[in-house]
Amino acid sequence: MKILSTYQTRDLDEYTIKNEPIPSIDLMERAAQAFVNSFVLKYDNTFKTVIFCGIGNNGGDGLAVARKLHQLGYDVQTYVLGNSTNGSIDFLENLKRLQNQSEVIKLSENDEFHLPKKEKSVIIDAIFGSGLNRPIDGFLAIVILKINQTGLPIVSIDIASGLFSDTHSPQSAVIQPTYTITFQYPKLAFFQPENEKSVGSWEAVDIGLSQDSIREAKTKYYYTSSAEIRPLARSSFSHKGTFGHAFLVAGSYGMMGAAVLATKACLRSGVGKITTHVPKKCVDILQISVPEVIVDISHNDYHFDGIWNFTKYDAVAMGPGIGLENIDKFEEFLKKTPNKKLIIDADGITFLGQRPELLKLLPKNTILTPHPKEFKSLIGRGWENDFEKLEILSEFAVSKKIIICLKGKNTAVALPNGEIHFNSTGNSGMATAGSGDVLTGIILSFLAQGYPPEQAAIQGVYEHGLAGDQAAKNRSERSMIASDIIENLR
Ligand SMILES: NC(=O)C1=CN([C@@H]2O[C@H](COP(=O)(O)OP(=O)(O)OC[C@H]3O[C@@H](n4cnc5c(N)ncnc54)[C@H](OP(=O)(O)O)[C@@H]3O)[C@@H](O)[C@H]2O)[C@@H](O)CC1
Ligand SMILES: [K+]
Repeated sequence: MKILSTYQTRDLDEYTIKNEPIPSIDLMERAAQAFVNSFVLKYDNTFKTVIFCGIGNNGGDGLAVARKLHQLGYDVQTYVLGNSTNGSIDFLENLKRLQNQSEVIKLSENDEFHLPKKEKSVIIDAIFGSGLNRPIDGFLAIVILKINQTGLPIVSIDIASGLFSDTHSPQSAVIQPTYTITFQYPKLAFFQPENEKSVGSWEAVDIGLSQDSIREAKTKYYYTSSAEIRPLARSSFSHKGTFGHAFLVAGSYGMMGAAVLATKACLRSGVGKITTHVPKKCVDILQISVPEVIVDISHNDYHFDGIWNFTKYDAVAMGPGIGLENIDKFEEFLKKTPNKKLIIDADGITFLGQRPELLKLLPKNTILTPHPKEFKSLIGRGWENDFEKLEILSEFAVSKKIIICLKGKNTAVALPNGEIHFNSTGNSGMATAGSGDVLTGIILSFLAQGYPPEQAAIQGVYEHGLAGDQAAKNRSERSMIASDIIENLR
């Protein structure tokens, strides 16, 4: 699914109005109805509903929502903030329609207002939407602060008031919603950790913007939904050779869990065979834990000490739990991989951070799976905010011609063509030891089976999160562990 900018959404809006064709007031009606359809599933009409509206089209949406909820028997209290005579055309029309049915309270500077105290109340935020063009200050900032302090659930229409859709939001007044119901597509702001409190949970509702126009819109940002996930077909005439032979370098004395988890995850994701390279004293642990594995035994008793021949494998993963003892052997390893499908994780990434000149040895489309701290060490610098981080991430993937899965909530997969794909699955229970090793195993499996590297990365991240979500359902986010993710791979 594409993530489009405010300007692009405005164009889509205009295109839809002109070509469907549909009058803009009716498009607003459709948007308000889509919002209401979702809202009523969360808060029924036993909730007192207080709606704060600005005087632009986001406020217009709020007024239309107020009318619709009133008609559904909700106890609705509507505030309009600012001088309503300066409102947008569709705002004014919806003001008229609402005033025929229900009271509207106009608030301007220095007016007293009382926020609901009733426990069973919900606030709807329709002060600003995508038209925000500067930080909010003065009277409106005070209102926002007071709304946030009520402790009541808040549902934002389209986007939290005060939050910029496509750029970093400075520290100023921003609504902190429980839930955002956004129109058509998520905004780029929703995927930035710095905005966690200004987004809450979110959902995108279809308001029927032109599909032709959406197809043509160019963007580098995408959101991976189930519709984009297409597993390779498995022929009934297949044998284990059909699904590739993966090679994994993982584990060291005391860190064998990483090798076990990545190996198991690789097998559970459909690979034909896997050979895992481990130090001599670690063989029993691996072979007892995963009888299906073929073991390639290192000369060294305890840690990674170089690999001699891996030409026959379809894809190679390197790094989980290998330790940081032997960077020269890591360099030697990279020199032997010019045409390999390769994924590098964990200690392998730390090596690359220590010796950035080794990055040029990576084959095109190599997949790296850093978490933010590892990514910082890889690029040798930090960032001011999450939007800058995204720019750096995209530029790095383009300049090095590699794929980077920057792990976190909505893991961002950056491709060599500059695109960034945000993941839609996963939960906080996956922030647990070994979870990254499982991801490496899954992506390795997909690479060995012949998925193109971009798809292996995007789909690997997606399936990892999906299995994590199932694990959280079966247990809980708190108690799930990395092995549970593997058990829920399907
Ligand atoms: N696109 C679509 O497909 C559809 C969109 N729809 C809805 O329209 C919403 C966008 O509406 P919108 O463009 O009227 O902007 P909105 O956010 O209401 O702001 C209004 C005005 O406020 C001003 N202003 C800005 N910042 C300010 C500040 N800090 N402090 C004070 N004032 C400030 C600024 O005017 P200015 O002061 O610059 O003249 C701005 O123009 C969108 O989020 C969605 O809900 C749906 O109805 C249908 C389909
Ligand atoms: K809003």
